[in-house]
Amino acid sequence: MVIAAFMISGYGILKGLIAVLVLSIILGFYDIVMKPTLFRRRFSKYPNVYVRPTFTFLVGDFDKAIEDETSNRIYYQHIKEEAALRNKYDLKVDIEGKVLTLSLISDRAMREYVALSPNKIDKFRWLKGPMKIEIGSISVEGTSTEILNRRKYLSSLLGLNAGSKYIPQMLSCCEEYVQKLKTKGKVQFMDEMLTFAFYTLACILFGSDIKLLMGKKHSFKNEDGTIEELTLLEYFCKIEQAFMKEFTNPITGLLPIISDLNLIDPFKTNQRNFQIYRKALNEMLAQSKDNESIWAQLKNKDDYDQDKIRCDLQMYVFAGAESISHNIVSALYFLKKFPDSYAKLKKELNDHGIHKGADFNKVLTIDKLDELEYLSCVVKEALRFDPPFPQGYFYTAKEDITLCDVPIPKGTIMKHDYLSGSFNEKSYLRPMEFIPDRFNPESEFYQESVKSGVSPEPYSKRFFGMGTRRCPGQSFGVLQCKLIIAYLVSSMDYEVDSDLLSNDYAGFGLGGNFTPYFTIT
Ligand code: HEM
Repeated sequence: MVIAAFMISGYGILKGLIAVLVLSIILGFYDIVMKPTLFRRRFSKYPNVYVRPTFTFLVGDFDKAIEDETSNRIYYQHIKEEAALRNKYDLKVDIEGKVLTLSLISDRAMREYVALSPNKIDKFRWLKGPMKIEIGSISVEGTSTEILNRRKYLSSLLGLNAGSKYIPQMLSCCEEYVQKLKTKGKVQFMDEMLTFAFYTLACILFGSDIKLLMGKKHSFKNEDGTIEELTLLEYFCKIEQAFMKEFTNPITGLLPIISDLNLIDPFKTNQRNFQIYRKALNEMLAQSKDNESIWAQLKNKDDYDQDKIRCDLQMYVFAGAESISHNIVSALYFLKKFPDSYAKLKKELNDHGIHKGADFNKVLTIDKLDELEYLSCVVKEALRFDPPFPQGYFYTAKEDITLCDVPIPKGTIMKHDYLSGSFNEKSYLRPMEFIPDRFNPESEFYQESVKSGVSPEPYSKRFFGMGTRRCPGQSFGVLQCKLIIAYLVSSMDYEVDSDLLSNDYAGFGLGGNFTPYFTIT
């Protein structure tokens, strides 16, 4: 009897397993084959939507990025090179793994997006890769009055005027850090700039009196299961890299539920580390007594919940450090690759009394920075040529809409393509060259561009995003980049590894895998 019952129930389980397997195959086939095919077909009928002629299931549009990386080029080199083709279109179908998106390519698409945002197109709340670090903060939430107020506070405290009061503090961090770099000699410059940017921003946002706490050690679990004790600066760098890797982990694109729920490693371990990192930041905030910090100024706002402020500050330090460090590395790299630009910047700095041994608190004030026209052009050209964020956050259509005469159903995921705008030949003369003077209306190159009928339309300058949710840290970010680049170029000498310098396809935007070694003296 028992054996018979067991066999019957065993048979039932087997039948159940077969049914689950068949269902999974059908769903998998629908997800991996049918959905992308239908998505491509839906949009390929519009002449202004670019749909690649060939398509490999699962890999989708990642193939070009993989080709770039395997030939030692930055993964978005193909987008720069395809810009002439892309700019004949307004939108592009982009399929990454199982994720179906429409990229907004043209200036017209960006302009129409701005008009439709945020009522009809808004942020898509998708906690993928580094966005998991931003959980609870404004950057991942849809637009509401509350979110707009939280953005407004940041802009008011770190706008150009309010933010400039932190210049002496930033200079003191620069001084400390450059001394350290000089003793190290050869350094992995991206990691150095990331930790430096984190350090500087954390002092401004959380309070300058928390410097000592940043040296406290916390347990970090590596991918292989080993545990290391790391200072918060080291922790930040590691956690950032781990979450960036999640972004390109095939499971994130193919089985999002596993990565969303952090069911297996590396997602599980990353969450464990993230909780420890978050706790450490909260401890620092609890001990900060600096009344000038952004935390001190925000925590008295009645309409701003303390937990939300903490999440926002943690996100600002992350978003800010990521973006400015990438811009600084790009600028310093391209200055060495194009020695005429380096010489021109050195001369401008020298002419303004900014050189080794100068009293930087006197020569690098906000007014003096404003006079440095060429420095400003270098920052802008580095942002154009090698943007820290080659593409933006994900957005979605909140209802059926029409963009550039193309009907787009509710729920379609969209993203902004910043690179196509930067390499558009109608906006930039000789776009594949690094020419800071293109941003200086008094320069010969600018005049030549105008004579050739080439001038950037506002929507092609999109390195900070566009519309209601554009970057609220833009003025402060630019101020930091200008100040730090001026300080580094004038107070230290550096050489870039020759292999990297001779590579014509290197880049340092987020997600890239170049490791820039610089020798500092
Ligand atoms: C060179 C420096 C920077 C660049 C290139 C940059 C670029 C960007 C871009 C492209 C976006 C996405 C915009 C969109 O979706 O339309 C963004 C969003 C954001 N950035 Fe920046 N950023 C920089 C510096 C900073 C700094 C220093 C901070 C803060 C201290 C900051 C805070 C933010 C925040 C909070 C968002 C999300 C805004 C929202 O969702 O409403 N950024 N940034």
